[in-house]
Amino acid sequence: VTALKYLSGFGNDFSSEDPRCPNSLPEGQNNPQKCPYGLYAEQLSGSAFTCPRGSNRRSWLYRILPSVKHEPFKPYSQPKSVGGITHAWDNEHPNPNQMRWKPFKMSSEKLDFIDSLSTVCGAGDAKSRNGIAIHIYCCNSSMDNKAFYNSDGDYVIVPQQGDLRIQTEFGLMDVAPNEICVIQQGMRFSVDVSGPSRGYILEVFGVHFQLPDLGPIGANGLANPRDFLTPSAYFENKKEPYSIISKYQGALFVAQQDHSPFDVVAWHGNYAPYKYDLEKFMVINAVKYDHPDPSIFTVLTAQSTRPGVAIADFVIFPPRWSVHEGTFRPPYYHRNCMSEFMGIIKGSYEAKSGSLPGSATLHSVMTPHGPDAVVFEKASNAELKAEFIGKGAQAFMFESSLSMALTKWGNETCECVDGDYFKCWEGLQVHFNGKRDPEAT
Ligand SMILES: O=C(O)Cc1cc(O)ccc1O
Ligand SMILES: [Fe+2]
Repeated sequence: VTALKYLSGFGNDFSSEDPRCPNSLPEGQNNPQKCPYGLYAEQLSGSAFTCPRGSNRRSWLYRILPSVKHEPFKPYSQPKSVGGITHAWDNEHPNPNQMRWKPFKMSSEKLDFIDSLSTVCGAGDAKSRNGIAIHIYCCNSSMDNKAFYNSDGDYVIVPQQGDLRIQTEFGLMDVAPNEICVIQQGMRFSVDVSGPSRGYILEVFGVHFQLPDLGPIGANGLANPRDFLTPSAYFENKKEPYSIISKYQGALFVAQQDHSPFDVVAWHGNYAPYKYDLEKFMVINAVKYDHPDPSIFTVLTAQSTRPGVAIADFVIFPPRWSVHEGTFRPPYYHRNCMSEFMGIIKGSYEAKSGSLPGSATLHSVMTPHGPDAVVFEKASNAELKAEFIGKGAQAFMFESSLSMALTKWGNETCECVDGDYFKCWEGLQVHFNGKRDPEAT
């Protein structure tokens, strides 16, 4: 399999058959007495049966064997050298400081995607289905006969380095840096890499991502629905030992089975993984004056039950023209009732001189942040001509209404914490002299 075929559209009700088995989807019903090709029917529910139509998510999978045929789950341990997946953020003493992590370190040890995952921060609880976690992967080898599924929530995977070939029950997806993918609760997947690979993961418990409303923007813009791509059915009929790893209530478990879980010959439904190329984002911005709030750059949002309040938003800072007049153009100084975790896929971020791909920052609830001293001086005195900013760059933000807390790894043991971060604001000067500057607006 080389050039992959995808189904286009966000949240559609898709139907897909592996072309090797034509007419493998049952006709007109979901559970015939005998399915075509002797397949088993299995429903994967991503929402309560009784959710209103608009938020109801489920797919029907027609597979060689149902997922239930496996040995019992046993605890699974990641290698000792890795921070590891944890929901134990409540064990650490709270830390309100501005945090910056130097680019997360690649390992010289052989690590696959799942073994390499470490949790930086999070909030809430998977058991009560309300919360969020942020993880980092730094891996260099493929998951061989090993599949993973997350019982706790949905993943937005943001590769920063290295192309991923992701095998899922729904088919194959190629995801490169500057693309993202979403793999929802319960979907089995396996990640192949072709070299050192690093990226960020946003996890939400109990809610799925949707496209933000557009309000007065109108019917088009931001991330357009047709640019979201879902894999098409692809099965393997492999009778080999397979490890199925599950993240369940924040802990990892493994169950053995004697066949590949990627045996779905056909499927239909609206609960399926998808990917999106950030390059396709239709950017809206100020064309006259002032710096708008970054919500104009929201790609995906996972909404809480409070109107307009997100459990998590995935926001990007795409390359764009900057044309606004009489304006301090970089991000404004800020204190926010939300938590802001940022990362850099490529290039640097406009508010921080010398920021590096693979690094990250966390500005917690009400913790002050904003442009560093160098950026402030430069932007305050720049000639405001039309300028294309962020060429070849892409930064992003996971913004959450939850007050995130650091894990032990995020707070100290990852060895990437930049203890000097606060110094980037030390050079900010007092410009006040009691007189109104005639040049000021
Ligand atoms: O803190 C940040 O850098 C993110 C951010 C960007 C922006 O353009 C406006 C507000 C904001 O919080
Ligand atoms: Fe901010």
